[in-house]
Amino acid sequence: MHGFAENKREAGASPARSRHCVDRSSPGRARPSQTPPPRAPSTGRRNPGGPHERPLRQAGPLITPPSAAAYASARERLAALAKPTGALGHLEDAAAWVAACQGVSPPRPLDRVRLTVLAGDHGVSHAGVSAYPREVTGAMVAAMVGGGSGANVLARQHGVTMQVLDVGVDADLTGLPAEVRRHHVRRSSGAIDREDALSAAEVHRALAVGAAIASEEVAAGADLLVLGDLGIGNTTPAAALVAATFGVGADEVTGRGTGVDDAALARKTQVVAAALARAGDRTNDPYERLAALGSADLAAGVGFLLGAARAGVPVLLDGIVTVAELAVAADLEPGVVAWCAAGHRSTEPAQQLALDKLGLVPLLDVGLRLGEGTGALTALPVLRSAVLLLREMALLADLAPPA
Ligand SMILES: O=C(O)c1ccc[n+]([C@@H]2O[C@H](COP(=O)([O-])O)[C@@H](O)[C@H]2O)c1
Ligand SMILES: Cc1cc2nc[nH]c2cc1C
Repeated sequence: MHGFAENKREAGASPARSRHCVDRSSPGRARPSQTPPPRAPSTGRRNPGGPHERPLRQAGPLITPPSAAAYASARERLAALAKPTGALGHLEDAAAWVAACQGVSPPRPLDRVRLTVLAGDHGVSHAGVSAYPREVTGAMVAAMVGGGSGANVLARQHGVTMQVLDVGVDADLTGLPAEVRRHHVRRSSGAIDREDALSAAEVHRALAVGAAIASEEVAAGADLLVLGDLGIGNTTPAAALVAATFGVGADEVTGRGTGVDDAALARKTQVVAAALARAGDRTNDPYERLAALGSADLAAGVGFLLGAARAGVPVLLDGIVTVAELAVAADLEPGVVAWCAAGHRSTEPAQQLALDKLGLVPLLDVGLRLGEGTGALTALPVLRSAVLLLREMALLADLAPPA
């Protein structure tokens, strides 16, 4: 049931008359049920533990899987709709995923959708790894507050409530509304090829900040959360985190980000390789991985995903940064993956690799590489359509013969 990858499950299912299913094992929330839910994918990492306090992991698994009963009921209804078996393709997987997350089939429409963009700067942006200067990050935060970013346009179009938060921006943003800065952790993060991105305490603070943001979003009322990112240089730590999580080399994960030329791509690959070499075996531990290779905004993204999954609210992912965050979150709590779906396939190789490893199939592949949540928002109408089709299509068995 992770993402939309589970469409093979229905092969050969008979188009039986579909029933309405509400999984009542917990009011309003998905719970485990008689059908064992599919196992969350393994990232193949060890979690050896370490010296730090581990508030987000110590209590054991806190994430309840989406409802297997609602999932099975949605699959049964999809098979019974007035269409050839499987004719809705990945929309069937998407609709069944939403049903499982809501614990009800057919699921409610995705009316209340909220986007959070986590912004931060990165020490490596001084190393020539981006096509744009660091100053763009703060300027784009201001543009988002003013409503002029790509994400603002799509959020308005699709009726999505949106916020941008400065988690680690290296700019004076005191001219912006205080709420934008209320979750600030630090100004920029360390240059990962030469130093740690974060201290151990900052990792835990950023994880807690992300979880608190998710709690706020859930409390505001959300059928679906969308996570986005903003920050010059952030594709470098994201690539490093993916490489360290899945044990692959810098050349397999490093991409052109904002559009760097061949020389900068070679430099960026070297930066990722140097960061991985510097961090060494420490990266076996996800907390140490975030400290060595991450950033305040990326760690907050990890905390956000864990917080949403613990609250039983599904998340639509965006590009390389949010998928890298999920890769690390899955090492902390594997059950988080089942609450996430991939909005689109980014041009970044690290995102594609991580999606494959996590077993997620993106809804769209349209060459987007903007971040900000724009890939997820572009995919949102497709996800909403999937839900409406499951809710409103007639059943094959109910079709009346022509008069
Ligand atoms: O979402 C993606 O997959 C994506 C791919 C390339 C670039 N970006 C955005 O571009 C910025 C990072 O690119 P770079 O080259 O500065 O590392 C950051 O603001 C991201 O949101 C985003
Ligand atoms: C202008 C600009 C806008 C962005 N939005 C997200 N990443 C970005 C990077 C740049 C350079």
